[in-house]
Amino acid sequence: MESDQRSQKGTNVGLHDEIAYESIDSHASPSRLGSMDRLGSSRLVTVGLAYEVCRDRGVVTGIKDAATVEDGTGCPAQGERGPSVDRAGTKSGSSNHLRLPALETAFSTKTQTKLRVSRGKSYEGEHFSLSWTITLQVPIKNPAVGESTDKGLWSLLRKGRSKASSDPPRRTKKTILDGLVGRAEKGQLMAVMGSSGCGKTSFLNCISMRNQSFVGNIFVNEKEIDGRYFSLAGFVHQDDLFLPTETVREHLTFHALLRCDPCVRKDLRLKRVETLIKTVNLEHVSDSLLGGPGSFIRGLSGGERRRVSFATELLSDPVIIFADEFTTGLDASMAKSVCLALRKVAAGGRLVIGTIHQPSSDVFALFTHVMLMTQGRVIYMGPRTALAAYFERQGDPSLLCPPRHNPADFFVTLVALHPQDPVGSQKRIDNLVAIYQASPERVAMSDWQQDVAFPELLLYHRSFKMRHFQASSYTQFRLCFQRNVRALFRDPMSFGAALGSGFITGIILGLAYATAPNAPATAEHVRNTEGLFFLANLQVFLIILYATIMAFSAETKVFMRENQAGANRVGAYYLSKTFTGWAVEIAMPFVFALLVWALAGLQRSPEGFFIFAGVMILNALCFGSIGYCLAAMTSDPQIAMAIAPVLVLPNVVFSGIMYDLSLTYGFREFLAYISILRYAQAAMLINEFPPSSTRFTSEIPNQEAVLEGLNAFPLSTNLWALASAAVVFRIIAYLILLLRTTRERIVVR
Ligand SMILES: Nc1ncnc2c1ncn2[C@@H]1O[C@H](COP(=O)(O)OP(=O)(O)OP(=O)(O)O)[C@@H](O)[C@H]1O
Repeated sequence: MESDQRSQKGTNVGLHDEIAYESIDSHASPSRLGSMDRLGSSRLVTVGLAYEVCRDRGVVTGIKDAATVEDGTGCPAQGERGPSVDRAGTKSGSSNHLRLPALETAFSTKTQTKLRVSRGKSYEGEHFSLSWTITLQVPIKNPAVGESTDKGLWSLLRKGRSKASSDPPRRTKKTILDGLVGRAEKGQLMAVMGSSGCGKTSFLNCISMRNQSFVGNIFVNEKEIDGRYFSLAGFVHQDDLFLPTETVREHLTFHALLRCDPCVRKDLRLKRVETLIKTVNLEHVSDSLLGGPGSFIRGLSGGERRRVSFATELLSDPVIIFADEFTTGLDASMAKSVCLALRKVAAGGRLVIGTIHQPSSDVFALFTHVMLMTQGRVIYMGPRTALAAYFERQGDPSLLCPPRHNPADFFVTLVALHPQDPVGSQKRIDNLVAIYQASPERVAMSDWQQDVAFPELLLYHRSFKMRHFQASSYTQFRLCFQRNVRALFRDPMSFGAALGSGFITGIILGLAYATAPNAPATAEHVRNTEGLFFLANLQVFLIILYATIMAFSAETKVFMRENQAGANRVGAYYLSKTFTGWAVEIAMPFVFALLVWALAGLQRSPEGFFIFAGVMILNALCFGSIGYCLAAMTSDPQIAMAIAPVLVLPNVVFSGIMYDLSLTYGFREFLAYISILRYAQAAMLINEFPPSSTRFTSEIPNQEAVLEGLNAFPLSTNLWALASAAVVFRIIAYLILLLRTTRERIVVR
């Protein structure tokens, strides 16, 4: 009994705290763990390892396997990477976890061992709080200067004068969040409410450290946070971005294998996926494709997609969950079911903070706490049940929510600025803000500040690394590759459409230029062959360019989100994408080349065919790479498609068919050198009419006559040029993606 009480007694341990357990019973070997269950035990979730420390009369006696520790939801508890246990008593680095075999050794020694446990998370029975002070200002154009109607010379003269005079600066600062101070604890489901534009999303971005440009700080258990904060927190975005070709189970498994702590065994991660599917009520769609907007797959409903988003974040077992507009786009019953799931999650020992537009009264009743905002300031923060009483206390009848009225609607409307009465409503807002600032609720919110270790850090400029990649690059590559292969078979737009298009256009082009094989090289035949090659190259180039843009653009957004969440690195993802992309970039031009070669009566020799098909494939690889560049740059297929003609045109003009390349000089010569179609065209003609060909006639006596106006290089040079362009553009696309992930690491809205 006594030991049971000891086991339930929580200890207040912060993010950085280390507990030094000394005097470990040196005889407590893992073989005796069974009997230790009867002794008092307290749960510890350490950095990278979850295990129980068993105590007998306050003395640590042993450690139990991570695999047996459950966090109360039937799932194994998991921790973040970071400093861990060290036999010598010193803190070890993130890559140096002391794993169970090492612990066993430590416990089997006869000498006394000093054990330090650095804790990444607090759990059941333990105290956990999140506190913040946030002021956010963003630079904007000074309205006084921006609204100037000065035009032309006068404007220029004024600009020149303003440098030397005391004119207002052209840029000023707009306060988005004005000195927000607050505190939330585990077990709470907090709704951040307020009218549109009051700063809800900005607040969530700051408190989750996705926007690090605010002045102030975030504290966990009154200690300033560090980079490990990102492992404690999950962020559910307003829009649900998934690969449409994955099933719910496949998607969650993918994230479980990439984002969970590597110390947690694979079977436990898979078990966690199954538990979460049940927790968020997705059993009935667990094997359905996710689909989504813009995809031909209908997929899941909006509410189900929301719940998949929550489950994805819950996989890594975060202590805090931030959810932006988590009921937007859902009907009342869906919104309620999502909130019920969140309430369950919060009750399981987590803190959930979510922004929400006017919720229904049913949904509102599910929140434990409310933060009411307006114009970047707080009007009320505290328990939901005390909200009405708080306004009642002010003694103003206009602040009382009428009976049978949705309180969420009432209070959000109360604190909004009304365009029909801007002065009156602004006065009421200012008054309510002042009342809250002086209220005991506000004072209680800032009590914790006295305990803060480094108050001077309120102006601290932080720069945390957001991503923590848990899985190795190889695992990331393997899982991405498997996912891409599944997408190839399930998404006819990426593979089937390109292949089908190549098949049909190959037949059309082949029949249009059909002649007897190995026809004599008359002027007419050579002209037709030039036209055929030009159109064949153009056709392959357009099919592959557009197929790549369509397939890769949409996926880039999903990848960026996954990269931010720490699922996969740019290199692993991009390499897997390149490998699977080859299926289209090789199969399509090969089928196309085979049909054209067979129907159009080109040179009948195995070597002739393979070089012809090889050039087609290299051409496809080049334009596939260019497609990757455009998609990586924009992430929007429409913008990428709009930019594509800029690349198409010079290639077409300087292919050697539209313009005599022997006459180019200067800038035109440069464009001719970088025209990919030019090299493909020359390579095909050289292959079709080799110097030793017996097909030359008096009109076209030799290869030089065929290549006239092309300013052609030898065959091998053309092939090398094509291969090099494919590699260079592929590397450029990689660098663009790398740059974007680095720049978008910190989201500033
Ligand atoms: N980077 C920025 N530059 C300029 N203004 C900004 C920036 N970020 C936010 N704002 C402004 O700050 C205000 C609050 O924006 P925010 O998106 O946080 O509001 P919100 O309450 O989430 O609105 P909604 O409910 O409509 O999504 C808005 O007026 C917005 O235009």
